[in-house]
Amino acid sequence: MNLRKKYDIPSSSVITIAGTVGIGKSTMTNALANALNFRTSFEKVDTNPYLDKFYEDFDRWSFHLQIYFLAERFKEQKRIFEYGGGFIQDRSIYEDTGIFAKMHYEKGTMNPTDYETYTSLFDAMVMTPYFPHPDLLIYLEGSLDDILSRIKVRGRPMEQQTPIEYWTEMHRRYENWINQFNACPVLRLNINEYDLIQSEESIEPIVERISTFLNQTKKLRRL
Ligand SMILES: Nc1ncnc2c1ncn2[C@@H]1O[C@H](COP(=O)(O)OP(=O)(O)O)[C@@H](O)[C@H]1O
Ligand SMILES: Nc1ncnc2c1ncn2[C@H]1C[C@H](O)[C@@H](COP(=O)(O)O)O1
Repeated sequence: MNLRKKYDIPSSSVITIAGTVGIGKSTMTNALANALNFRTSFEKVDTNPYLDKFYEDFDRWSFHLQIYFLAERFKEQKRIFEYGGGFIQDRSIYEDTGIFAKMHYEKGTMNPTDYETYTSLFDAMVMTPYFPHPDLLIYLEGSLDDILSRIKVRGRPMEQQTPIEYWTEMHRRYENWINQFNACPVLRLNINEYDLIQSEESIEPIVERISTFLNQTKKLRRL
C-alpha cells in the first residue's frame, strides 16, 4: 500500500537518512522508498574507485575519497532537484564534512592543507542559500555493540580489517555531531524500536512519525 497518501506526506519531500556505518541506513532507505513510492539516492560503495585503497592507507587516499564523495553527492543533489523531490537519500552530505573529513583531519590522516581545500570547497558548494536542504533528516542511533555486530554480519572485507577503535571514534563523533546539527529538521530513531528485516510492517509506525513530525515543523515555520 502507498502510505504516502494515507499519512499525507508531500510527494516533493526529500528525506535523508543519517547515521554511522552499518547502522541500517540502506535498509531504511529501501523500506521507506517502497512505502512512500519515492525514488532512492544511494552512495556508491562497490563502484567507488577509492574506497578500498582508502581503507588500506588513510593518509594517502583520504583527500581523494572526500572529493569523490562530495562530487557524487552533489550530482545526486542535482538529480533530486531536477525530479522535484520525492526522494529518500542514503546518507547526508553533511556527514562527509561533519564526521569523516573532520575526523581524519583531527586524527592526522588528512593533512591541514587538504582539509582546508576540502572544507572551503564544501562550504562554497553546500553551505549557501542556493543549496536545497532536505525536508527531514532521520538520524538512526544505536549502541556500539549492535553496530559492530551489523558491520561484522554484512562482511564488507575492507571494514572487517579496520580496527574497532575507528568505529568507536566514529560512534562517539556521531553523537556529538547530531546534538549540534541544525541545517534541517531532525527525527531520531533508535534501531531497537523497529525491525525491518523481521517485519516489513514495522515501517508504518515510522511513516506515521514522519508525517506528524513534518506537519509539526510546517506549522512551526508558519508561526
Ligand atoms: N533493523 C535491522 N535489524 C537487524 N539487522 C539490520 C537491520 N537493519 C539493517 N540490518 C543489517 O545491518 C547491516 C547494515 O545495514 P545497512 O542498511 O547496510 O547499513 P548502512 O547503510 O547504515 O551502512 C546489514 O547486514 C543489514 O542487513
Ligand atoms: N565521506 C566519507 N569518508 C570516508 N568514508 C566514507 C565516507 N562516506 C562513506 N564512507 C564509507 C564508510 C563505509 O565503509 C562506506 C559506506 O558507508 P555506509 O555507512 O555503510 O553506507 O563508505
